[in-house]
Amino acid sequence: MTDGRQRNLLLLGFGNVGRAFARLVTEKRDELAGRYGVSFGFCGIVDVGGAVVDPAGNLPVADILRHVEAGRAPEDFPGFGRPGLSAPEAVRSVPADFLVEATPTSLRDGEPARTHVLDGLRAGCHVLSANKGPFIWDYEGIMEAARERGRMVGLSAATAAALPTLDVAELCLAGSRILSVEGILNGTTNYILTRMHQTGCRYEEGLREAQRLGIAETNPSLDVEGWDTANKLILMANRVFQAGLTPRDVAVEGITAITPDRIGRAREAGRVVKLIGRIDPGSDPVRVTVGPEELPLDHPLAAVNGSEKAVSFETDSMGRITVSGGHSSPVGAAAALLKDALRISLYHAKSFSRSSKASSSR
Ligand SMILES: NC(=O)C1=CN([C@@H]2O[C@H](COP(=O)(O)OP(=O)(O)OC[C@H]3O[C@@H](n4cnc5c(N)ncnc54)[C@H](OP(=O)(O)O)[C@@H]3O)[C@@H](O)[C@H]2O)C=CC1
Ligand SMILES: N[C@@H](CC=O)C(=O)O
Repeated sequence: MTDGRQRNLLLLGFGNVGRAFARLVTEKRDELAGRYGVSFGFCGIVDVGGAVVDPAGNLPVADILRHVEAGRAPEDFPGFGRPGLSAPEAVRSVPADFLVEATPTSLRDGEPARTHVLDGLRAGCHVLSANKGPFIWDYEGIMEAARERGRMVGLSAATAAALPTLDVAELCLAGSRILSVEGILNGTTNYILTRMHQTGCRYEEGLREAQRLGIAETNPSLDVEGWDTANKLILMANRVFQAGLTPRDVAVEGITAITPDRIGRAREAGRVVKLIGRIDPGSDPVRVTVGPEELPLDHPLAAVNGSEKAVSFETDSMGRITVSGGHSSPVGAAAALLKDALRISLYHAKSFSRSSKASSSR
């Protein structure tokens, strides 16, 4: 049961994922209201140059998307544009039910998104993040801030997005002991390796195609050097196994040294090269590794191709559970943000009574 009020979203980052999220929520607005009794509106959208703001949560998103897709900046949108309003200023001054973090992931220190997230929690927002940066560096600090204020943090979009990973580990495998996790968790590198395998092209060519699809990171070295995979595993290890890991604790090798020759030799031997991430929850401390591996063709991850991903859990009482699909895409990331927004709205409805002062009934 919800209280019938609209949930207002403050979106930070209006790139591939931010725009896909704004479009998805807007297109599904009536369907969501009908199916779940939950209605979402946008009270702010922020990028580097400024913002569009409507504290009542009724931003005309379809018009703003058309404006931006015509090559104009959101902050120049008539009536709602706020040139120069920064993300920290928006978080402090625009009341919202949800802060949605979709700015680029920083491997260096998670900033400025870490500050956005902490300030959002302090302002009473639930947080939905596609950005991994804050959580690889300060997972426990952020969760502590959320617990203190009774707020929730949705990380589906940051942990392989359309491919369910945390949901499987936390819900579907509840009561089982997870003995190991392995997966293909980065669509960009899987796309590149698949193209190299199929056409013999070099990795740079596959990367350009992945960038055209909008799935590569803003800084694509995060993908090809293995860090995007590692970051997803760090988040999973911290949430599911309370591992307390940061990027300093993991061993990471990417695919930049993989040549068409190496792919060809693997193919001739009946094997396929994949970028595999692993969590060993039984080691102390929990061990996370990422690196290219040659898999035999009957391995459960060998047939995961293109921008699709997969995660495989070995458990004590449910055997091996492998989930595959959920290809990387901005829409998939948007759908994962929406999934968390719905879940929090439905299962934590009482938490909105204090934070939705600015929300309007519809
Ligand atoms: N692309 C994908 O398929 C997926 C991406 N993700 C994650 O989602 C996040 C966004 O990715 P994506 O949309 O592809 O990236 P983009 O580079 O397409 O978009 C990033 C957006 O953030 C804005 N931005 C950058 N810095 C700031 C800031 N300090 N304050 C406000 N806005 C800022 C940029 O503005 P400007 O354009 O003006 O620079 C741009 O609008 C990343 O953290 C990524 O890891 C997660 C799942 C899938
Ligand atoms: N760059 C990532 C997308 C976000 O997580 C990928 O290629 O999977």
